[in-house]
Amino acid sequence: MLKLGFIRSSACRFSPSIVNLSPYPSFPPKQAISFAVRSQMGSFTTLSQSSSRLLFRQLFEKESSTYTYLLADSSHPDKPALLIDPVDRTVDRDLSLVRELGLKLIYAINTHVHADHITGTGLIKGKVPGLKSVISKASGSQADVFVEPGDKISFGDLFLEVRATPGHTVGCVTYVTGDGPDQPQPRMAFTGDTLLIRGCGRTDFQGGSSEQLYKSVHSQIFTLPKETLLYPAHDYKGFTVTTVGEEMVYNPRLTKDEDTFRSIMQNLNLPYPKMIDVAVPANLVCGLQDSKTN
Ligand SMILES: N[C@@H](CCC(=O)N[C@@H](CSS)C(=O)NCC(=O)O)C(=O)O
Repeated sequence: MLKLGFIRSSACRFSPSIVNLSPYPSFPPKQAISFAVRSQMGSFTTLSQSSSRLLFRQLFEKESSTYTYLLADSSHPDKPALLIDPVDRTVDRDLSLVRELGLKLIYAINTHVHADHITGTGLIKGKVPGLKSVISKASGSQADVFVEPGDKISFGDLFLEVRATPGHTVGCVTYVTGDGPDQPQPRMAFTGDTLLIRGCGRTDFQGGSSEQLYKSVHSQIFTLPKETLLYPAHDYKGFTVTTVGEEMVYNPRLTKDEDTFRSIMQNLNLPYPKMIDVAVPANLVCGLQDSKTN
């Protein structure tokens, strides 16, 4: 299904066609195990992933209420793994879990340049030889690999698709698990700060735009199957996961028409994140402001 590919250097531009970023050869496909997801009026099923090969962990950093996600292909002999949105404070916890589970961490990926905490990507690169940092080209940040909409990030026989979802920042992307017979069902989307559970990212700094965010969610997230599991980069109320179907009905901002949405976003009156002046410059260089090894 996937073309064999190669790791491109940070100077390279990705073609918009299928790109396999995996350093591993293809593995014979297994039969997919899919579960029926029943959804009745007002009732939404949030099954955990049902792929026999996906190992998935949702990890929490409590100071910034950030979720980091660990995904691995547990059926591949090397158990290749990636982390989405690691935080500097919890790098040791995350790497010790990776070791305990016998995984080979190959990518540290960010959904965007965070404003409220420092990414763990740079620290992880210093501790895991060969690991590549990944972020969108549109983010303007440094990394080993720059992705663009439509690119695929492979780990073993699993992959994530890149969808551009600007609005919270210009470079925000959502990573969506693959659409294929051996990929997790239901699909899973890692929305960063674009879509939060019953909310969305603010749009009042870093090139944010409520018009863009509204369009991103409606064209790139709400068009996914309704049972798609949505995993945000933050939650401030104790929620962990939602679905497309649930947010299309209950999201108090994104269910409104665009004018009402714009007005809601203009009147959020949120204080700036406490760490913004430190976090943004650091995250533009992979979280390592004083190092050339980012
Ligand atoms: N109080 C926190 C920052 C809270 C905040 O602004 N969260 C952002 C995502 S992190 S930049 C956001 O978009 N929130 C939307 C919302 O409706 O809460 C801090 O000082 O770090």
